[in-house]
Amino acid sequence: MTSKGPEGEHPSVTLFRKYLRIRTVQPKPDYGSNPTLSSILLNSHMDVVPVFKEHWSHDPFEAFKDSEGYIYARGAQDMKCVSIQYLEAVRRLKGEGHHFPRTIHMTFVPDEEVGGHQGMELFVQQPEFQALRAGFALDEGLANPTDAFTVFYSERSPWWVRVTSTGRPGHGSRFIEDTAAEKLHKVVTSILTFREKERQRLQSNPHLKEGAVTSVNLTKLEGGVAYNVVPATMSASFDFRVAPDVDLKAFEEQLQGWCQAAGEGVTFEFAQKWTKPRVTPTDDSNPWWKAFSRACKDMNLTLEPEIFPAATDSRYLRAVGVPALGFSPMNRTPVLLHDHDERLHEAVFLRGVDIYTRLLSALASVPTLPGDS
Ligand code: MET
Ligand SMILES: [Zn+2]
Ligand SMILES: [Zn+2]
Repeated sequence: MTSKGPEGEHPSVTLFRKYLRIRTVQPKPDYGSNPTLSSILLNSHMDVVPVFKEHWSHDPFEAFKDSEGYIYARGAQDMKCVSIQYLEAVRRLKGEGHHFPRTIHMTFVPDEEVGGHQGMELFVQQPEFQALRAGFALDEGLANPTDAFTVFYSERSPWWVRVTSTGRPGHGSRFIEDTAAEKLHKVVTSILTFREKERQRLQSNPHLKEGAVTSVNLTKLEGGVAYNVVPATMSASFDFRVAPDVDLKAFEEQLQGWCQAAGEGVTFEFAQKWTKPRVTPTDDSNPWWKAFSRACKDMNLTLEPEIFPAATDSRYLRAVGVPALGFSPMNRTPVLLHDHDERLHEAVFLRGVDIYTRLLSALASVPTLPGDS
């Protein structure tokens, strides 16, 4: 026996009745959708970052829910919550029989956490991506500890730089001239001085948010073989996050300058180098922003537009001309992505489903735009 619907109705009958409610009446039939319009793309990545299990209160892959309703798991914020919220919002809209002019697509991509090179970077170049005809995309954002929700309209460019210094080797007891370590020390000092300048600039201006200045951290030091052997080569690795308003050519020249000033034999190479920062407009000239922000206003949500301090797959979408907003509907929630005890309260998660339901209705109903063929 086939299962019955909530009122004991056969599901085939429920579907039949839903179909009957679509007003496909001539001479102006409403077929419910317009596939010639560009679509809405809901993106999320499936991968998560590693854990230090010993620092977790609960197994990070058990999705333990405590008595207060907090769900502990790697990916609870970044970003498995969003993937399921998209699915649940779409399921709800379909269940309620809604039809929108624009198609909604969902992508679940791999490898975001290692740069997206085998994920979104590759996908946006494929004919399958073109076939989606995405006009606008939503992707991940960050939690906000206050009552407000943060929305990201741009992001900093990741530049992962390894500086290699070569110099004269020799016995560890001697005052050897021109060592790799001395020169590397100079570069490290130049870069950390720059870091401090940017840190002060952020700290002294309450209007500046983290994403608006350039950050850098020294993340790796390599080289050396023994206490008493001066090595011929040493390296330092840096994670730069370059603000979107920085002149990238001038910035690279600055890097070059710091290396040159340290002496002969100091070079640098990139492990990641993003050079196409883009900004999605957050004013009413952008119909997607207009729809997004109005829907939030209707729900009484306070939005805080910011530049994403790290990197997401949005950068690949924006770079191929798809405006994108980074939004993970988590307010009153500490930012715990990549942290120990990453967690999300179930009520915040469920409210996120409500929020997406309203947002998707608004976005998929944006009327025909000049770019729509
Ligand atoms: C530069 S690859 C991006 C990986 C990760 N999302 C980060 O921002 O660190
Ligand atoms: Zn993420
Ligand atoms: Zn992440």
